[in-house]
Amino acid sequence: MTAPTHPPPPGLPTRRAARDLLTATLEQRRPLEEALEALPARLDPRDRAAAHRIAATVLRRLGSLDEILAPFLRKEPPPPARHALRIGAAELLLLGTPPHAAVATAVALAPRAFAGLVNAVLRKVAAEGAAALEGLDAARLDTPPWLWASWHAAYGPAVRAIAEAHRAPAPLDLTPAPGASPPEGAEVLPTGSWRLSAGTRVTDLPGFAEGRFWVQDAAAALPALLLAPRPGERIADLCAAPGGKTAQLAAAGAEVTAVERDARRLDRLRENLARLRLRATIVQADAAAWTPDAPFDAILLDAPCTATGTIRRHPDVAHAKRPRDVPAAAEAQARLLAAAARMLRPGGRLVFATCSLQPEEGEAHLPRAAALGLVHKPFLPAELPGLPEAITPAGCLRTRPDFWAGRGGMDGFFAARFRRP
Ligand SMILES: C[S@@+](CC[C@H](N)C(=O)[O-])C[C@H]1O[C@@H](n2cnc3c(N)ncnc32)[C@H](O)[C@@H]1O
Repeated sequence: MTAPTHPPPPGLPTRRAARDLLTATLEQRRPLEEALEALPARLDPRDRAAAHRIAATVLRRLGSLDEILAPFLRKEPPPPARHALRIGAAELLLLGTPPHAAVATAVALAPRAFAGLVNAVLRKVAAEGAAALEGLDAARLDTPPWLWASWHAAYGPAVRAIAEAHRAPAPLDLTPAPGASPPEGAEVLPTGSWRLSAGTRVTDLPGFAEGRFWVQDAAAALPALLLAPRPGERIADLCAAPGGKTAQLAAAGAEVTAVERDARRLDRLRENLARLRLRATIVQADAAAWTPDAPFDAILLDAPCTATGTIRRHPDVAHAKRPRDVPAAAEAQARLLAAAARMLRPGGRLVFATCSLQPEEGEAHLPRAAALGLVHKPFLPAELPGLPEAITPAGCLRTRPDFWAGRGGMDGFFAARFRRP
């Protein structure tokens, strides 16, 4: 006699997609954004959004979820069963899914040999309920130990506030085109960005198709703001895609040359500029090896980095990066900084920026810039309305996810300004 077959519980495609996102990010160390693009095209947009929400919640609270599951597991289950348990626990404790649905879908998701285990463990987790989360040191559990140690060394006790800021999804921040008015419900931030609540769909906002704004974290908008582009200036935007900073420079009236190595990301930059009706000269090249026809008045170098300042928006980053990635990124940044210094006219200015919280990718570049003959021109707190805490005593920009905590935080960014004598 064959066992009776049950129809799959509703919502299984969403959980399968969430599991695929966890497999891609945690086992293959692929970026979550890339894994989302690789999900089957037939997946309903609502299922895709729900899978993203589930996977992002698991990635944000991975340490806490594993801590709660630990007492019920005598040995490590294989990854597909582990992911089913994490998804089930996240739904039970953090996402408000009714217990029977959370358990049934996680059981259906698990490899058959582990269905009984997943069922038994999640029933126990469901019985304990959200109380299971109480008393856990979530900030610490949900932060990989090497990142905690590095932020503690750099920022002292603020490491806890940084880690806590990573727990909630980030709001939607927009940079307005000149003269545009904010959509209903947007908060206008002191630095000029507009802020809408997390989960707002940018394409649904009036003015999107007309190019009245673009998506850009409030902190990511600061390096171009601090470069203070002027109409008619020749400015290079090195490492430019997807083009948030190119758009800021072009909207200010500068003659922008956007240099980017990655062809696919350049397509996104072109699409963004077309929607915004902005123009830039686009060059596909390795900025560390490229030579311009003539030197520039100003350069914005938004260098590739470990992106540990963007964990609120990209919770996969916390798990994808390794300590050895930091010196590798810093070395690539040093090469780009040296190339940028050669492209600058005498008297020209350069803003170097990274979206990393690691000082090796920020403050540590100051002596290198000096060795290249660049003169550090400190930022003044008055240049940054409403955010004086982001200017360090040395005159660098250093934003952190716990800044503007009551308003929804911001990405961690570093920037420094130099002048070529
Ligand atoms: C932090 S992102 C830039 C974000 C962009 N400035 C913006 O505001 O939208 C870094 C970019 O640098 C590009 N990149 C990395 N190494 C590069 C190189 N050697 N030359 C040119 N582009 C590079 C990456 O492909 C990526 O698009």
